[in-house]
Amino acid sequence: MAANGSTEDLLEELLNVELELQDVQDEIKRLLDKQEKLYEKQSELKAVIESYQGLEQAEKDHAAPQTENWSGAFEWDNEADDIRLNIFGIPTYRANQREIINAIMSERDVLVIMAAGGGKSLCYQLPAVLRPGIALVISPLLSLIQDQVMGLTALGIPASMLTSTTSKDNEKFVYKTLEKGEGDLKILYVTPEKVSKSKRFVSKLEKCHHAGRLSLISIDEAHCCSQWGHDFRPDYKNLGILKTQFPNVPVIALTATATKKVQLDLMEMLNIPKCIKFVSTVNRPNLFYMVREKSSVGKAVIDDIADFIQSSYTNNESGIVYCFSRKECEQVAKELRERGVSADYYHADMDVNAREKVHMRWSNSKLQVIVGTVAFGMGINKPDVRFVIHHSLGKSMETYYQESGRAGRDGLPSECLLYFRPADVPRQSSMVFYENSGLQNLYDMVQYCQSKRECRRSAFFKHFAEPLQDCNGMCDNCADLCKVKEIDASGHARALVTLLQGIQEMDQRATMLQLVEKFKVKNKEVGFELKKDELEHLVIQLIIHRVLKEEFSHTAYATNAYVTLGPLAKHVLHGKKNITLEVTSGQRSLAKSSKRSRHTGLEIKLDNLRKELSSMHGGIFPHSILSTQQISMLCSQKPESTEQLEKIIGKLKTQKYGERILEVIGKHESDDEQCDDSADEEKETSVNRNARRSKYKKVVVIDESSEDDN
Ligand SMILES: Nc1ncnc2c1ncn2[C@@H]1O[C@H](COP(=O)(O)OP(=O)(O)OP(=O)(O)O)[C@@H](O)[C@H]1O
Ligand SMILES: [Mg+2]
Repeated sequence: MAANGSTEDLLEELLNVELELQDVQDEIKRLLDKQEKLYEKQSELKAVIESYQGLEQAEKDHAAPQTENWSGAFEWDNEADDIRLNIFGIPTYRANQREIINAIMSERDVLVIMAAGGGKSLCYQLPAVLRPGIALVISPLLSLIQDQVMGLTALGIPASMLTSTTSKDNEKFVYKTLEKGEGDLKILYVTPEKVSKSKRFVSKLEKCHHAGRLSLISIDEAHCCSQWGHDFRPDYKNLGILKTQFPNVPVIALTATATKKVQLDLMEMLNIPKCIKFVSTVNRPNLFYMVREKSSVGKAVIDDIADFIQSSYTNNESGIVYCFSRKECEQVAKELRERGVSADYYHADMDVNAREKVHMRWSNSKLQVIVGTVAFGMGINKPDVRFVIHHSLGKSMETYYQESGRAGRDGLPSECLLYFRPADVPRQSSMVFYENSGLQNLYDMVQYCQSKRECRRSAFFKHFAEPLQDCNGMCDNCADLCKVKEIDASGHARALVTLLQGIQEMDQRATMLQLVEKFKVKNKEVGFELKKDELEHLVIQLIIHRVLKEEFSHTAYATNAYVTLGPLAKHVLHGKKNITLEVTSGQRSLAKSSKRSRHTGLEIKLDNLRKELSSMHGGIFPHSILSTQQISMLCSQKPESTEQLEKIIGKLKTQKYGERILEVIGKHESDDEQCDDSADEEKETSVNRNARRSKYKKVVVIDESSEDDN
């Protein structure tokens, strides 16, 4: 070969070959990474296609009945309309309600997927009143059952329950009614355990059915049947026997969220393969979603939350604050109280009675804010929750959708605010990393929080695989509340990766915060201009994009999360991957975020009236007397006679409370001649403003019912 060439030439050639080999190896590594990703995607797609094919097949098998026109005319239309308005006090149907009622009335099995607060209860309660006999409702929680029975009783609909709290007398009455049909009962609520564990109950139910008196079976919160859902309850698994035992009784299964996989699972488990499916959008157009930068100073976060509540919700409107831990709940509740907010905590470590008491005070609007952990969950039935604040991010988009969705179930404008800081990510990740897809679910949530441009709503549509819909400016990013610029952070990312590489080569480890600290010290001379919190955001961004990754190690007391190099670190080092970071410049404009309108004087008077009537009528919730939506209709239409009032709230409520309502409206109108509404409103807001100022002097507020808690 090059016998005459110098050794130097040969060495140079060797070096070139080695460099080229290195490049080839990098390329192979890159292609292998790509191959791995494509395999992953391939198997994901196959799984989705399989589930779609299964569903299509199931739909094809029963294609004919699906084509029926459920919004057409039916013989029960007039009677149904009469019950809707005059008993339930509901002026018009919401999307899909009428169609669902018609399908049930036509004795079909029905599966209903409708967002929280969409109005699922009416879909089975109205046919239960309309059809002869008794409707059986399965519901997972005692508190939900109690709320529903109380609400129905207030409407004069004979409803009962069989639970651990039912008295012997009451139980006797129910059993006798089931068996002999003597008592007055239209709707019976039970927990799933009753069906799977009480032979006595099932035998009475059989007798009721045998006599042709079982009108329908409703399975509420039906996602509890499926192990793929988020609240699996083993006793729900046995509910399929209901369809086997009572094949001709229509079954209606209802839930707020169910993926295609869960839907299929439900149909199979409940034995309703031929059911008519009604799927409504997951969109909650009345909810305003926003994310705020969370200060690293704990007290500043509470100041911000207290200010948010006190500047927007001056009339004691209800809200929830979700916290990460039990200790944090107690602390946040205490600090909110010190700032003049009527707040108390709720978590799983409390004694059941204490927890129930807090829930009751809040449901009756005697307590404004519940500060809870995720334990404050499915049993919340309060329709007029005006704001849900997350003090820290949750573990997935699914749980955030559920929790934030407890706001605005009455359809009126409400706000969902989440406080995010990167340091909260390792707290969550060290809890969820062992769960199936736990980290990926968390990172989807983190992506939602980090994004300063993408519509918050579209993140939900993508998550639930639904076509995008217009947000109508109902999230901070669409409302363009703060100026955002995108900066090229590839240089910073490269330096971070190099630093971490050095740390790992020395067999050391770093948490996210340690890495950021080291980076700041090391790069001071270089003059990198990113602030500490921006660097933290960058580390999180790199984790989401797999340039870095989290690793976990256990001590006797905790699980620690460390940051290490991820599969795509080399791409950043070799300049093959650009990293951008969204940073805010300029202050967030708060004025624009105030979507809520101030209450008028009449609204406040009617709100006070419903509270007064609720305490007079022994424990009925104020919202069962008049919903917030009914109050705003009364304020805009200002009825003067019983006939006019009946058109808004129906005959039953008019009969019960009409006189007082007309009196309040009449008095307000005559007062108004001297002092118009807007002046009234101004007076109200200035009173609130003064109250707020004094609250900032850290007055400790004792809320209405704290006395009886002692
Ligand atoms: N057509 C309607 N018009 C006005 N209000 C309605 C209508 N239908 C239901 N509502 C009210 O909406 C609120 C929520 O209804 P409901 O409790 O049935 O919701 P849901 O779909 O069961 O929600 P969740 O999934 O949270 O249980 C209730 O206050 C109810 O009275
Ligand atoms: Mg419900």
